[in-house]
Amino acid sequence: MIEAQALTKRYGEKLAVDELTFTVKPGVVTGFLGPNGAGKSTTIRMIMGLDAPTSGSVLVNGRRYAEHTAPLREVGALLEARAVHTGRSAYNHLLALAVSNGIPRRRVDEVIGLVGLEQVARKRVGGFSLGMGQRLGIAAALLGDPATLVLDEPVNGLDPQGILWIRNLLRGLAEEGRTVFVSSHLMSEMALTAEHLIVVGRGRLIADTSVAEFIESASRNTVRVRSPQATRLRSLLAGPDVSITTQEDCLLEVSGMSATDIGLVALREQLPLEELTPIRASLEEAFMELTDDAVEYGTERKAS
Ligand SMILES: Nc1ncnc2c1ncn2[C@@H]1O[C@H](COP(=O)(O)OP(=O)(O)OP(=O)(O)O)[C@@H](O)[C@H]1O
Repeated sequence: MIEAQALTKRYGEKLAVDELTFTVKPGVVTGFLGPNGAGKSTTIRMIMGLDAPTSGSVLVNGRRYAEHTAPLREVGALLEARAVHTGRSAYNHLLALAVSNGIPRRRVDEVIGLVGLEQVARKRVGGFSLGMGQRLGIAAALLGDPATLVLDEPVNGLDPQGILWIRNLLRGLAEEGRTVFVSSHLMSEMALTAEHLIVVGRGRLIADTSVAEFIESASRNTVRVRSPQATRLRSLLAGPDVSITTQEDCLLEVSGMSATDIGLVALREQLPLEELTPIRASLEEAFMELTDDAVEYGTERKAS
């Protein structure tokens, strides 16, 4: 469980995280979503005790990170991917981590198996691909068998196979009853991976909702109807909660009525239909709309 309470981080003039209050519960994958610069990495660093809040607090499994006597056994993290340049093998890298944290040696073999690195465990980490590096990072996060996992943009730069692997792994870890908190700036990715969403923009909380609710609110509930008898159909569909616009002679856009109900009216009146299409805003569109005012217009934007 992760509990943030009015969590705030200021860097000089810059308010990177602004009074964030949320709870990440065990048993489901929770997506931490927001445009670039929204404050996700800063929040994650504070969860992991790598940065101190300016005010407010964040607890992992009931305590601040620094208050845990064996933090690796409480919370495992995969922080933003960075190049690993090391002459050590994956096995030795994990073994060193295990030994310095009082974790038994056999756990190293277990996590290597869990992430599927058996074939390359004795090879130098310096020669690993990005995907292998991510697997190693996840193995390190799992080393202490923690109840809580925090992953910062774990699918960045991965191929579709690697993305699918991480997605299934995270779901499996949540099903075991762990708290899984995973950041991304891609709504489409989170819709496939997470069950719950915490959305931030400019350091502030924008939404704390289930993915299902988000998708529901994202759909515009408009239906495109094409019929050679559009005018007659229009008069039959008209009602207090229904709004209809005529796009072309034979084409209507109907809001406030389902495609099924429109189809039934047409059937009853024996009106031919050439098209009956529910139109949904894409998740990415809905996410952009939600965070529109919250996108950080940094130097890159100004330059373009
Ligand atoms: N050490 C720092 N000093 C000054 N400003 C910082 C520092 N770290 C982050 N910031 C600023 O705080 C804001 C939030 O950054 P953060 O990296 O947490 O966002 P993010 O949501 O993780 O974005 P991204 O997806 O780009 O990593 C940004 O404006 C960033 O420039």
